[in-house]
Amino acid sequence: MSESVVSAVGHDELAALKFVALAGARAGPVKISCSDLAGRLDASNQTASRRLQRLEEVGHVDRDVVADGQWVSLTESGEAALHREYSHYRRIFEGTDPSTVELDGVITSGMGEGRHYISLSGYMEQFEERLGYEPFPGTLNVDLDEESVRSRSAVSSLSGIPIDGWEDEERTFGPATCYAATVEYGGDAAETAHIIVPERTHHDETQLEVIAPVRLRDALGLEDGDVVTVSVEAVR
Ligand SMILES: Cc1cc2nc3c(=O)[nH]c(=O)nc-3n(C[C@H](O)[C@H](O)[C@H](O)COP(=O)(O)O)c2cc1C
Ligand SMILES: Nc1ccn([C@@H]2O[C@H](COP(=O)(O)OP(=O)(O)O)[C@@H](O)[C@H]2O)c(=O)n1
Ligand SMILES: [Mg+2]
Repeated sequence: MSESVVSAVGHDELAALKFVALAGARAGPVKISCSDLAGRLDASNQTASRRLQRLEEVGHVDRDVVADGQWVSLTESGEAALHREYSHYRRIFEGTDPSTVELDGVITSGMGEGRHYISLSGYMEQFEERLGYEPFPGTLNVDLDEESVRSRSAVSSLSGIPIDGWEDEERTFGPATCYAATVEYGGDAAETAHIIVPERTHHDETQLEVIAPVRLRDALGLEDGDVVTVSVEAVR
């Protein structure tokens, strides 16, 4: 998905996307008739149909057109687009702290190396001393959406907690930086967590790694594919 895709859906398409989600398309395909959608959007049937087509083109919905309507389901990117709107309303009504950076992404499984690195005593002792807890052995990997990949650059301007590199008899281990964060999913939040940015990593800037004292998949009921919001804080 390129930047043009994100900006290519305007408010009209987002209104159609919201209608589709309200009809239940987050849980799976729902049957939508263009005349219902048209009525809701105060537009012609043709316009309503074009909006759905556009949403499919940018990958926000999957569609199966049948004789008397179409089955429409929300994709991960469609859910992320609505989630951004939701974050904006939260900022309006709940006054989210502007010194936080909100990042949205999808839970993924990685290479299973996070567990190894987090467990090493050279890191673990620093986590306990500087973060105030012993992290669950592993990193929760979040595949950021396009907009969040861009906003991620703001994280480096927040004040992070340095984790020093170290060495044993065999090799050196690189430094990392931690930033206090909250992980939100489906109305629940894990408030004690940090994103960790290792200097040496296999991941690029599209992957966020989160550590916490608890296994976040259990605490928040997370599975691969779920969309979460990670709010990274300036200081805690
Ligand atoms: C605290 C910490 C330190 C790391 N140090 C190194 C390192 O020294 N060299 C290296 O190749 N990768 C290092 N990594 C990165 C891992 O190799 C890997 O990119 C990633 O963290 C594990 O991701 P996974 O969740 O996909 O298993 C480190 C990761 C963490 C969390
Ligand atoms: N605080 C944490 C850290 C890791 N995890 C999960 O614990 C498992 C082990 O982490 P890992 O970094 O070794 O594995 P992958 O991220 O490579 O899949 C993964 O399933 C992570 O998603 C978690 O749920 N909560
Ligand atoms: Mg991981």
